[in-house]
Amino acid sequence: MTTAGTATTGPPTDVGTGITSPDTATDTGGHSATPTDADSGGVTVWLTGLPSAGKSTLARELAPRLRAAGRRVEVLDGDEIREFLSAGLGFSREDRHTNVQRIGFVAQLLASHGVTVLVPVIAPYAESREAVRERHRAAGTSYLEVHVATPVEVCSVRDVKGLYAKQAGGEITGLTGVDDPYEAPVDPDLRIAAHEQSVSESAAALESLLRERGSA
Ligand SMILES: Nc1ncnc2c1ncn2[C@@H]1O[C@H](COP(=O)(O)OS(=O)(=O)O)[C@@H](OP(=O)(O)O)[C@H]1O
Ligand SMILES: Nc1ncnc2c1ncn2[C@@H]1O[C@H](COP(=O)(O)OP(=O)(O)O)[C@@H](O)[C@H]1O
Repeated sequence: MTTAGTATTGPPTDVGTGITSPDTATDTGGHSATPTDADSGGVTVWLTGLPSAGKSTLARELAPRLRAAGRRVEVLDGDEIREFLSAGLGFSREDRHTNVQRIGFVAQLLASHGVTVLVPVIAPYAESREAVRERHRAAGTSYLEVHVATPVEVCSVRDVKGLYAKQAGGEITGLTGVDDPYEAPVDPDLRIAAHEQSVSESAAALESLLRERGSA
């Protein structure tokens, strides 16, 4: 197992599942390096995690770094996708699954043409994420699952969009990680304790994994 980054506190605990993640700020999982789309060099990097975990921030930090290294990069951000490709979908289990499958479809297409596709989307259900991984595997397209593992206690203080406050105030229900499920990845390709290191350190860890897998 490869590790990267720095940890300043003890092991983070994945919210809502009781699963304890490794004791470093970043931890690569046991998935084999299978860049079978080697000709194109494309890859999908799915950044899963709670609202305000830092998924979009990490994608925005990483994208220009990869472009500077000569990669073609697209970011499929959850909010934008929900405005267009997934307009009309809500946050039921079924709608979230549909949303994630649509994004997985587009990501795989782009990655199969050599694009590095960064996907900062919650994707709370393991089954949905597995289906996306399987789509990539079947097509021979590289895929990495990255868990942005900021705990709910930190996310709810950040509360970028005020959703945690709204849930606490009874204005909304079904908020991921609070009163809606978040099934944390058991064996992601990389787990980033984004609350224990800087954005730049998180991006560097991910960039180094991509390089290791031949995708950066
Ligand atoms: N109920 C509820 N639960 C979770 N998230 C909510 C909810 N309502 C709105 N939002 C906001 O929707 C943003 C996009 O969600 P996603 O498409 O990433 O979610 S999902 O994968 O389909 O579950 C997501 O963006 P991020 O905060 O960037 O993760 C949320 O801010
Ligand atoms: N180490 C860190 N990594 C990522 N984001 C951080 C970090 N420290 C603070 N933040 C802040 O946390 C917030 C995360 O928001 P965002 O990236 O939109 O989360 P998400 O896309 O997961 O909902 C941003 O305001 C970001 O500046």
